[in-house]
Amino acid sequence: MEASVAKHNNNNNGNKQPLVQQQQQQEFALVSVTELASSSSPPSSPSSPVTARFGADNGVAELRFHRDSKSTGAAAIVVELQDAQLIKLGPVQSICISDCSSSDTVKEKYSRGVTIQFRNEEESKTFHCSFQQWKKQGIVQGASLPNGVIEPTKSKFDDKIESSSAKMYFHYYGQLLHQQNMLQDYVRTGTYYAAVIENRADFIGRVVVDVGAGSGILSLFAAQAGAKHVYAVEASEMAEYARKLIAGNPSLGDRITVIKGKVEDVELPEKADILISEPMGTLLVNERMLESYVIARDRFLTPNGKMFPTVGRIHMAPFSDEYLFIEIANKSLFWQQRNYYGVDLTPLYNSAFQGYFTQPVVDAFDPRVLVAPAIFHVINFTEIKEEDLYEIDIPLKFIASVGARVHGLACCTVQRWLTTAPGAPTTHWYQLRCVLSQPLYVMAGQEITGRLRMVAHNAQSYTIYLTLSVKMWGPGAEQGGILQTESCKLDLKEPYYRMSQPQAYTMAQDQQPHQSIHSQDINIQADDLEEPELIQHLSQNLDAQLQ
Ligand SMILES: C[S@@+](CC[C@H](N)C(=O)[O-])C[C@H]1O[C@@H](n2cnc3c(N)ncnc32)[C@H](O)[C@@H]1O
Repeated sequence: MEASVAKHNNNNNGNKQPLVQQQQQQEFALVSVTELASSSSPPSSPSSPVTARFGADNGVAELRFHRDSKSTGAAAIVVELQDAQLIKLGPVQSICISDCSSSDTVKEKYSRGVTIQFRNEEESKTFHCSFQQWKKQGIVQGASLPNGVIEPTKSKFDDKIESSSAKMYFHYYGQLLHQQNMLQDYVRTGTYYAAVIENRADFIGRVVVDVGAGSGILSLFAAQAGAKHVYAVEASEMAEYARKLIAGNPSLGDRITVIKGKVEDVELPEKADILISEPMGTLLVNERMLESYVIARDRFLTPNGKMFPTVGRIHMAPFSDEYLFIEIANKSLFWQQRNYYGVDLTPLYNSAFQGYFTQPVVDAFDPRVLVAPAIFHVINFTEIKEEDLYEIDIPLKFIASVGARVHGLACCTVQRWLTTAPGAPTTHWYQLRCVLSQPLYVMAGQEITGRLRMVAHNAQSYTIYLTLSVKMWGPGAEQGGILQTESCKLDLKEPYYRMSQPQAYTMAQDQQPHQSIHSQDINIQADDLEEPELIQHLSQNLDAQLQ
C-alpha cells in the first residue's frame, strides 16, 4: 500500500493551493490517521479529516497530526522525524513508524505505528518527499529549512537514469504480459524455485527483501521456504498486481508486504537477512538493475546477510560466422543505389555500413562457431561497489583452436553455450555477439588478445568498446609484433534481435573441427542459487520488446 497527501497552507483551503511553507511549517490534509495498537490515543475516523504538520519548533524536526488544521493546541500524535520511517503500503496509504518511550519508564523504547490515508497518489508522493526532506534537514538541531516550495528530492536512481528511459522501463514491467513471459520461462523460474526450496535452511525464520519483485513470485517462493517476513519492493505498477496475487495466497501472503517504490528510495522497517532478486539483463549488465541490487544490499542487508544470487559471470569467446557477417554487411547495400528515384544514396553508404555494426547481435548460435575456449569475468554482488558497475573493463586473451576468420566476440551469461543437441530444454537461450566490421585472420594456436570495455549510460544500458588483436605468427613473432587490430563501438541498448532457431553450422573450409568445451547439452542444476550463471533469464527477450 502507499500514501498520498494534500499540500496546503494553514488556511486549510484544500489541495488546489500551492505548497507554501510558513514560518518553517508545512501542512498536509489527510483523509485519516490511525494509530496502530495504541491505548493512549484514540484512532481518528475517516469522517474527521486530519492535518499533518511538519515543523521544527524546538529545533527538532517533527511531524504532528492534528484533528483540525486550525488547531494550534496539543497535537494528537507527535512523531520525531529523526528516528521515524515512512513506508508506502499502497497508492494512498502509508505507515509511519517511530520510536517512543513507555510512559512508565523512559528506558524502555517501543515502536509506534501510524497508518496514514491520503486523498490521492499525487499528495502521497509529495508527502513522502517532504518527509525525507524534513527528516534530512531537521536532523541538525536548529537547522533552518529553505523557504518556499520543497522540491521532491531526486534519488540516486533519478540522478543517473534519464526519466524517459525509466518511464518506458517501468511501464514495460508494469504489464502482466511481460511478467508472464518471465514466469513462463520455466528454466528461469524453475531454477529460482528449486534454489530457494533447496536452500530453505537459509530462509526459515529470516527477513527477506525481494529486490524488484515484479509479480511477487520470488517473494512467494521465499515465504514457501519459511521466511519470517518478505518485503517485496517493486517500482512499477506491477506492485498492485503483486498485492493481488499475494492476497490470493493468504497462507503465504500474511508474511509478505509489497512496497511500491524504487529500492533506492523506499524505507523498510527492519534490516534483511536475505536479498533475493532477478536483476540480470542481456550481457548481465543491461538494464543497469545490478546497481539497484547492490544499492539494496547497502541499504537493507545485515552485515552477514546473504544475497541470492551472489555472483554473475560473463563468458566470452571469439567466433567465426561468415553468414552473420554477410547478413549485417548486406543490410547497408540499400545505400549503394545511385538512382533511387533520381537520388544518389551512396554518400550515406559508409555511415549505414558502420551503423549496422554498432548493433550487438542477440540470437542463439551453434557453439561450434567459437574459435577458442571461452574465458569468463565474474561480478561478485556481495562485494562490488555500485560505482564499479559504471565502467567494466575486461582484458581478453584467447588461444585459437582453429584457423579461421574471426568476426567478433561472443558473450553469454550462462555457464554453457546453447547446443542444438537433441533433448536440450526448449528454452530460448539468447547469446550476444559483437561483430567487427573487418574480420581478423587467425591460425590454430595463435594468441588473440584484446579488451571489452563497457561504459554505462543514462538510458539504462551500456556502450560497448571491443578491441581484438592477433599477434604475429611465424618468423618475427618473437618480437611480439601485432599484425592486426580491429575495434568496434556498440550500443547494448540497440541490439539486433536475430531471433530464430540456432543457426545451422557450416564448417568453413579453413576450419578444423575442435572439441569445444561448450558443446554440451544444457544441464541446469539449481542446487545452489549462488550460481546465477545457471539461471536462464528472460530479460534478454524482454529487452527486445522494450525497443
Ligand atoms: C527482471 S524483472 C524480475 C521480476 C521478478 N522478480 C521475477 O523474477 O519474476 C525485474 C523487476 O524489477 C523491477 N525493478 C527494476 N529496477 C527497480 C528498482 N530500482 N526498484 C524497484 N524495482 C525495480 C522491475 O520493474 C521489474 O518488475
